[in-house]
Amino acid sequence: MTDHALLLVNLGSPASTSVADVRRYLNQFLMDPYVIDLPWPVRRLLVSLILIKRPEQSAHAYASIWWEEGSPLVVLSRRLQQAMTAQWTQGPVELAMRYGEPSIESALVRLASQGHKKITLAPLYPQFADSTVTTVIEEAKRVVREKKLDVQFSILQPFYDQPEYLDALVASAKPYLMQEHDHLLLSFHGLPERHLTKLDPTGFHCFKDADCCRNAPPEVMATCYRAQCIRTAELFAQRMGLKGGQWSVSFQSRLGRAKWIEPYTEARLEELAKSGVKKILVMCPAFVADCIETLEEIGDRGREQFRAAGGEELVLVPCLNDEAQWAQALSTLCERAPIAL
Ligand SMILES: C=CC1=C(C)c2cc3[nH]c(cc4nc(cc5[nH]c(cc1n2)c(C)c5CCC(=O)O)C(CCC(=O)O)=C4C)c(C)c3C=C
Ligand SMILES: [Fe+2]
Ligand SMILES: [Fe+2]
Repeated sequence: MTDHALLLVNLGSPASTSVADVRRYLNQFLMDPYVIDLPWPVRRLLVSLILIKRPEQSAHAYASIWWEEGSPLVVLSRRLQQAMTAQWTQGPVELAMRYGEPSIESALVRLASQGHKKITLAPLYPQFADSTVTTVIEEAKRVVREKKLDVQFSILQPFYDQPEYLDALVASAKPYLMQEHDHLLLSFHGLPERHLTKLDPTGFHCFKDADCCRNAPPEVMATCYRAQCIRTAELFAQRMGLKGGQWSVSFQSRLGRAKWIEPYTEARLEELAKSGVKKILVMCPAFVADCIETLEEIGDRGREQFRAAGGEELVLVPCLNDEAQWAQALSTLCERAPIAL
């Protein structure tokens, strides 16, 4: 297979840490109907309310983790793109962001104008969610339709249970897990519960009991973000030889008043500290690159919460970022990507 381009897509960050740039970014992000899945007028009102205070708070948080070269998420994604060029030999490797720059539109138009007709679209999310994966696919389709591009997509599937991804996760986390510690918390990005229930093909599986995600039939598993996160955690723990009680799962980054999937990371950190855990390791396997959610929410605020509740040390395990084994794994996963209908 030759002349087959690869387009890596991550979430994106504001252009700078200025309040105006953060507001612009949050507006684009939160007005996406796959993120806030409410009718336009309600979404517009809700987002306008969020944009009164949030940009200032988020700008402050971004400033605390920003690097000289820019947003950690974008810089690390660029480094992964570079690492991937050594792995992906069929054609060029491009990088785009769903929100902000570089955009999916500019990357696709450039690839098409260079004559690339076959493109593997790789949303960089191990677990499926409409708010991450579907929105990338729909945006790519929109660009092809509106710009009348002559391209065909293969689409990387969620890889939450794929051995290549899990092995890369184990290899990168192992040095941290070899350190003495009392507990490993696997903290995944959260989602409003509604995002799960609306995709439940049976109409009655989600939240019917506490173990629904551990007993999800394949048709539920295919689109249940929470079930896929739990499966990633279980498979990781199995590979690491961890026993029950040594590790647990939680969900971070709640926004707004709707009920989000539980248990919440904030509550779990407090609970673990109060139960006598002194040294905790936290890893965030929903993110393939470190970002505000890992560096600031866990590495700064989470650490403070844990200490305030009686814990002593929180070690943040870095994401896969641009590690060589991960780049190799991603290339293998992308080679297996099926052609989209
Ligand atoms: C890992 C998968 C992600 C899912 C699922 C997801 C859903 C989701 N996110 C928000 C709201 C926010 N997320 C923010 C940052 C952010 N989110 C992800 C990933 C997922 N989001 C990443 C990688 C990042 C980091 C971006 C960066 O620049 O580093 C933010 C912005 C930060 C802030 O202001 O706190 C918001 C807001 C919703 C509402 C949602 C699902 C409905
Ligand atoms: Fe998010
Ligand atoms: Fe479930």
